[in-house]
Amino acid sequence: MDHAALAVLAAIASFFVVTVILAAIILICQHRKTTQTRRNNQIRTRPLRNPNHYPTSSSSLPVDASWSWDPNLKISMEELSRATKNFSNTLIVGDGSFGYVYKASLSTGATVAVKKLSPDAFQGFREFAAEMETLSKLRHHNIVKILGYWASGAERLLVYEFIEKGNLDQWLHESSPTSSSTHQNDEVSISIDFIRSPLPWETRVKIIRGVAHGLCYLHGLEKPIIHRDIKASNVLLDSEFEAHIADFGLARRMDKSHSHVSTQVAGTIGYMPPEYRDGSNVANPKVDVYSFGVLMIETVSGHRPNLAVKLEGNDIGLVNWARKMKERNTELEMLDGNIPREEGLKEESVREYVRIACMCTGELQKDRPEMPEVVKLLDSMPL
Ligand SMILES: Nc1ncnc2c1ncn2[C@@H]1O[C@H](COP(=O)(O)OP(=O)(O)OP(=O)(O)O)[C@@H](O)[C@H]1O
Repeated sequence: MDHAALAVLAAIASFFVVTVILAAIILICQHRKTTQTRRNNQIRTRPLRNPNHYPTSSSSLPVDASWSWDPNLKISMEELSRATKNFSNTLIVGDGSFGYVYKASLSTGATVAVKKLSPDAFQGFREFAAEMETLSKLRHHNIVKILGYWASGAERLLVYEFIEKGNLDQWLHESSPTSSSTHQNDEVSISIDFIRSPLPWETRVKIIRGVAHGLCYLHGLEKPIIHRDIKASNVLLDSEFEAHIADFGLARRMDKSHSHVSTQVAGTIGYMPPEYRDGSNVANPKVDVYSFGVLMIETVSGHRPNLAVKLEGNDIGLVNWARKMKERNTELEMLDGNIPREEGLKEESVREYVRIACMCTGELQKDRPEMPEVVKLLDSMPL
């Protein structure tokens, strides 16, 4: 082969090598771009996945300054990784604004729920501090128990007792006698190993009574705690359908000497009281009473609080609808069509329930009862 031919071959070979290198560079760049876009979407999808959720401002970050929590509650990352099979998607049981919740088995044999706050959820750090601080001191069978935590660098994990049957929102809005065992959201499948069939009337009342008892406990503490985010997805149900109030990320503790606490508006649209609409930035127990009343109406009717209900062809808010139905003595028409109609569903039971719900959702705070009175009324209502 002469020199000219060799030169041509060398040029072709160099051309191929350069092309391959260029192609590889382009592929790597594209991959990075896709990964970055996915990550950015994730940052955005967390808050957007719950567009009705109004968290508090993230202006201050009480992270490392407040690591004085009980060191006995600290659980190592190795243990949590092992217990969740390295945070396997197959063990995800919940998806909140600030991260996923996994079902996990600790080496002690205990089954627990592990909430892993997304490191990009700056706001989540505040929630973590608030939740840890508040929950670790509470003891009541209608309040979810916190068992431990892990915090290091940007990693924040909370460990709770595992509440088997998921949240009330799923039971109210994703039930059918043939419910499938997984629920697909935009990113993962959430596994459940039971069938959700529509809740009977007595079970709905039992759940509502449990929430009322839990709230009564919180408001009755020496320094009352206002939950500020009472809603169906924050009510977890155990195997006996006993309610456990969860998610204390927005909770505020009141000083004994004060009747309220000044804070940023927070909560979830549909459950927030009318005074927030008027610009009030104070929270007191009556805020929870209102959200609880909305939860009662949602539980009896199966209507989501943030969606309008049709009444005589007009769209009307859930609370106004309940009030109108009560005024017209048509409370029975409010009943969720999925409620199994066993013989003996007492009319007076539904009427009294709706009456209590309407009291709790009074427009003015002074018209709403306090939780001890609500508990008394609910415990003595006919079933
Ligand atoms: N202790 C637990 N046991 C079993 N499941 C749980 C537990 N804690 C949370 N979950 C599940 O994970 C879901 C997400 O919980 P999380 O508190 O993170 O968010 P959320 O309250 O549903 O949403 P948001 O953060 O928007 O208010 C819950 O709705 C519930 O289904």
